[in-house]
Amino acid sequence: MPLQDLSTSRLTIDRRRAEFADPACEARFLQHCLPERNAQLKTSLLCAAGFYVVFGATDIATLGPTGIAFALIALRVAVALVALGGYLAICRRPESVATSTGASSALLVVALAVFMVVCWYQPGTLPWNVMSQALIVMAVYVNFPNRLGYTVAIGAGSSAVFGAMQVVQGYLKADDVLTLVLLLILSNVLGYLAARRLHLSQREQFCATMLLRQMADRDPLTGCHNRRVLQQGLLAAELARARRYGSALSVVLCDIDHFKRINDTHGHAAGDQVLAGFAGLLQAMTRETVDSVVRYGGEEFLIVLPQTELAGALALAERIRATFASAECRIAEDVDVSATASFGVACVPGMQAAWPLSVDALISAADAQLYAVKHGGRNGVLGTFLFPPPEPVRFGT
Ligand SMILES: Nc1nc2c(ncn2[C@@H]2O[C@H](COP(=O)(O)OP(=O)(O)OP(=O)(O)O)[C@@H](O)[C@H]2O)c(=O)[nH]1
Repeated sequence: MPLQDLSTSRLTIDRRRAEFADPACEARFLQHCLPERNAQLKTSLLCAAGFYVVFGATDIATLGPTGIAFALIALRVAVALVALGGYLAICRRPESVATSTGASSALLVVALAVFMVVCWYQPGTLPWNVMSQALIVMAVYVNFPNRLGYTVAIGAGSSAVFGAMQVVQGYLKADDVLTLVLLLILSNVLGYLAARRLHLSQREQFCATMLLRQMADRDPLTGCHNRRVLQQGLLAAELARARRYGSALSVVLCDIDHFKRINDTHGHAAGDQVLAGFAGLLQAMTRETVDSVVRYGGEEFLIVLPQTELAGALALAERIRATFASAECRIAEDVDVSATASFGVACVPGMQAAWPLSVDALISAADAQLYAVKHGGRNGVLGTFLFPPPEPVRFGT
């Protein structure tokens, strides 16, 4: 879903999960903040790799140069390799949310499993282990971007395993067990609150950005793109795409007939309702994520139809014309207004890179057709090719 098509009305945050309620919005949000999230994750992965290996020195210091100490160091190196593998995967697929989430989750699961093994073989350093577990839990919540649900599962799950391990090893007195449990709960609660706040504020910021973008790009009355979007290159981009792939491109310029009369007879507010109704029809009858409807002027709209031949664009314009002409717009109780509209279509069939075509030329051609319809009595559709299809190349005589 392109960012400009993300309606702000769909951006409801489920505060319990700290995610957007609509999965499509959540997916778009994650894609939007992936570069920032990957930058943070890459730093965290490198730190994790470095610290895990460096802390191998404590294994030697505690256990001496024994087989177990070297086995623990080997496990630490394995964690570093998983972290570096995740780092490389993110560098290779920087656009993949799944890769980012996978790298984060894989490292945390492996690192915490190895940490449990290290703690198991070094029960004498319990206070340090508890402190390390609390720090790791904070890092899980704050430094490794992930879904809040996964983070809670990893943080709370590892704390439960760590606590159970200490009880099984039997080095703790009853009051120490209580302190340990409370410390683990505290680190998880603090981490959870920080992570939840971060998740929510990132999404709130995304909503504000989308709202600003919508206000800048959309016409408030009809919800269509405004002229600014056109000037920023919406049609120019479609022309470039058509040129690159040699595909057809059509535009339809349409205008409500005698709209001034509606305003004069029923008032400006009623005119607004007819305008919004017409725009709604244009948006409903075109392809949601492919075509674009632009409010080009007061009661004039431009429809951009990528990969559409003239016959298809004419058929669409005729369908819209007939539907609008037969529809009635309710402007007040028991007051319906009907209107018609005129359509001018211009098409560039299977575009050739050499054709010197501009946005202005395409719109002018559609405008000329619209002008012809208006002068021919209105409520009609006319279209033209901007360039005739090239002559087939003949070989031999
Ligand atoms: N209600 C309302 N009216 C608007 C809006 N924008 C432009 N108009 C009015 O639309 C009318 C357009 O009138 P004209 O350009 O004469 O066109 P027309 O009456 O539709 O006549 P033809 O296009 O020749 O069929 C003007 O009266 C504008 O004031 C708007 O946002 N809301």
